[in-house]
Amino acid sequence: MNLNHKHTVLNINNLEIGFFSGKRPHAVARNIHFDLNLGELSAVVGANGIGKSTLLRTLARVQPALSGDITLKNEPLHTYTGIQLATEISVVLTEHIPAKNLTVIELIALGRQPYTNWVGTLSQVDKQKVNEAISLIGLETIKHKKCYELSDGQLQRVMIARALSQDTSIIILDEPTTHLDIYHKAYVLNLLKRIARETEKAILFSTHEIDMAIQLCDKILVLDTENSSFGEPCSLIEKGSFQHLFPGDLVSFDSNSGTFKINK
Ligand SMILES: Nc1ncnc2c1ncn2[C@@H]1O[C@H](COP(=O)(O)OP(=O)(O)OP(=O)(O)O)[C@@H](O)[C@H]1O
Repeated sequence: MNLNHKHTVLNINNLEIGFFSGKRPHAVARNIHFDLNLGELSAVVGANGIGKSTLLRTLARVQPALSGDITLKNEPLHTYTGIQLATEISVVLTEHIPAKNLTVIELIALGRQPYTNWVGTLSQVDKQKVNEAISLIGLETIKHKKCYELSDGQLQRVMIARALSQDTSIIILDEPTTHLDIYHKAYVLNLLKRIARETEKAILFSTHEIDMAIQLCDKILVLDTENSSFGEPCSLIEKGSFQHLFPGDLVSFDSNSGTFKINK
């Protein structure tokens, strides 16, 4: 495989994702092709049940691919050890908060686990990475609060800070804006864009906020069972990639405004 683009960290080629029931593979989506580049924010969009979470779990190696190639920094994903992978890809599955009785700073410090010794003692570098994440996300005022005391929006930001402290080149987030009001959705997505730019990371997240993804993301993967498309939002709009995302009886995509409208 030739990764010509100097900033490409993850390359997905002819990927088929799905589940095994017994030994029989059950495909959810196939023919998936895309790249993630450093400094870019990318979104995965698609209808309910199309396979967004399945794709993100496959990229994070939480579940195996059915077929195809996932290449991380020019090496096949499956050749990485667990610890190596944890220093390259961090994953935020917001429905799964590890331990809400931890304080914010303790939860963020969990991101340093791949680097700490077996007793989990934090080095000066570990502490510095935790403090950098706290300041980048603006969590100074709540860093000693218990996680169960936080609002959903604050918790989302803490989980992003934990991923940041893990100091990986790739961050993957499954629906990081669920439960947030429109202001905080925009806040979190802007924050992710700023982190991707300022810390030169490749960030990929799944979302149902397609309008916002179109406005904010560098690239979008429109996931479909057979014919996914990937590219810059404006070129996807030109190609009509959003037109057939949903059945046309209730909503349709307005390519002039880049938004979905309810059919009246
Ligand atoms: N553990 C599992 N075993 C078998 N099939 C599963 C499993 N988890 C999910 N699926 C199926 O895989 C398909 C894709 O599910 P997935 O959760 O990836 O979709 P999604 O696009 O993230 O959906 P949503 O937008 O509703 O969150 C669905 O048909 C779902 O029923």
